[in-house]
Amino acid sequence: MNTDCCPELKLFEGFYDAIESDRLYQRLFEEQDWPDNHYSVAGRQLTLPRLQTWHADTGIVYSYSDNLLQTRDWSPLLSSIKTQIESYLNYRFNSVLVNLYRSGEDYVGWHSDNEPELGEQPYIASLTLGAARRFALRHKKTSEINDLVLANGDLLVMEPNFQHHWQHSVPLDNSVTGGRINLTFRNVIPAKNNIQRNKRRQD
Ligand SMILES: O=C(O)CCC(=O)C(=O)O
Ligand SMILES: [Fe+2]
Repeated sequence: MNTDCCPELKLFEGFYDAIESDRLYQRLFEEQDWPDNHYSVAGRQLTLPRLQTWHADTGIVYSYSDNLLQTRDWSPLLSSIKTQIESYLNYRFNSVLVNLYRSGEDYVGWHSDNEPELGEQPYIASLTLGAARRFALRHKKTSEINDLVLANGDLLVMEPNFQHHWQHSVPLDNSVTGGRINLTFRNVIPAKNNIQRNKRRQD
């Protein structure tokens, strides 16, 4: 798949082979305690067009997840996927956002993963399991559109400058009937008060 548009994107196709990817999809689909996708934020009702869970190390606070999601522990399965990706990329993550697109009718709209807690240089690893979906990119200045297909077992790395220059989305696609699980591993920088709180706890 072509990532020529964006040197800040690295695609490792078939990071997991088809058999392993299917197995991981099935296990995650069954094991994750998927929440409802209806939320109330600042008194407004919101329906997320996908299901989502957020898992992080103790003490990690993320405004997006804080508003929308409860922070969950790492399951043994999520931990083992994290460890494999970490050793491959030689990078440590402390959190993962898990998205379940139940069919092509589920999607994520245009956004950048640039919340302040990810720091100036967010490095994000995104694993696709299940149905292949289009991953669309829109340049922030020129509005140029590009896309790639993310298929079962593909690992996409978004290097830091990608979030500065591009927005991304997984568009609605009625031709897709299968489900897809996407895991975006992130490194949230602990807030100052969290560090202090953790320090105190160790005293
Ligand atoms: O599902 C994907 O490939 C992307 C998900 C995403 O952009 C996100 O969770 O921030
Ligand atoms: Fe994203």
